[in-house]
Amino acid sequence: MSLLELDKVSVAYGPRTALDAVDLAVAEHETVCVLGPSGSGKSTLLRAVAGLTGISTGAVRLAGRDQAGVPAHRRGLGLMFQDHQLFPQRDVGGNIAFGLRMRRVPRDEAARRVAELLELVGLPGAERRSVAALSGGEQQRVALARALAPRPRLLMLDEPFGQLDRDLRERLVVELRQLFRTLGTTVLAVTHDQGEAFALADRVVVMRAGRVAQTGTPVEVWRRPADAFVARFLGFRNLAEATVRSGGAAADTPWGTVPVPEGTAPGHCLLLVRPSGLRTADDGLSATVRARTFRGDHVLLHLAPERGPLLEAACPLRDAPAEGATVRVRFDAAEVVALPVDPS
Ligand SMILES: Nc1ncnc2c1ncn2[C@@H]1O[C@H](COP(=O)(O)OP(=O)(O)OP(=O)(O)O)[C@@H](O)[C@H]1O
Repeated sequence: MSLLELDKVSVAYGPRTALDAVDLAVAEHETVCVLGPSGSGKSTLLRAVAGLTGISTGAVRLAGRDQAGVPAHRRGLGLMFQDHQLFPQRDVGGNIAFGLRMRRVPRDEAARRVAELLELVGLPGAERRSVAALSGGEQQRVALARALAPRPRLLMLDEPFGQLDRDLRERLVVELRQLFRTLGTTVLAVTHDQGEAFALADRVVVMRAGRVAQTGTPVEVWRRPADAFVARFLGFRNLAEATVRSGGAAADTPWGTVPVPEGTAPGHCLLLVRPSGLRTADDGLSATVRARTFRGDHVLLHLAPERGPLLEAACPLRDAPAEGATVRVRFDAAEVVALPVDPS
């Protein structure tokens, strides 16, 4: 059974609909990340689940129980929100024990739990340290320990790594994923960073203007974005309207004929070509290298083709042509996806 269920939940701020009939289910022990651009309703969704924002229609159920009328502090949730900063006047231990004290957990039991959590989040023995003297990453760990302390049935994270630099973020995401697996924690997290969501989540939910645009495992969403919006949000730029020929092995596109995977449904579509689906070759579409972006193990080429919109191509570092060079590129059908044409 799902631990959390949202059934056609809508939230309006005056005339503005921030959530529009959202359905969502989170299974026990599952980590779900809600992704989406700014203003798409991610935080509103978390706040509605937490009981911090009233819902206009629909139902939020936790373990099958409708939460209508249940105040936030009785929902059994752990919250790690951007606006829930640590208490600067309390030390690390005092911050983590806060929720336990509210629940009248005996002092020695609370101390044991604090020590155990500090161990878990990689800050053993930090009880007496002042939170003001901690680095950003350490503060984030303390905030996480504080949210986990009362053993919430659902942990909710809002932009958990917002202020941290990329390197630290990447490390924390890996650690958290392991931690949640070990503890069997059920997690609903919100982020606008797709890399973070894909690394942390069992399932991602992409939001667009208060609605769910797509739900799936990171691999499913990455391999097959539901539409142009999701594709663009994931950073794909090689998109063009096209017509898949009957027989389904090639499409007519502004770039010319492009091979598509066998069995692609014929007809009008939006064609997505992943950057890895373009190879420099001896023949094929002619294009000028406008710019090159260094991506560590490869170079992203920004190409102006002889016809059709600009293209991005991933190219191994050692083979990368120079800026201004004219190259020829071929398309790899395995990296081409036909998406439905966006009605908007
Ligand atoms: N308290 C509020 N009063 C009025 N409108 C609000 C309020 N909070 C959010 N909104 C509006 O509701 C919509 C959804 O906002 P929300 O904060 O949920 O988006 P978000 O996806 O979390 O954005 P961000 O990534 O910028 O935090 C936005 O249009 C926002 O302007």
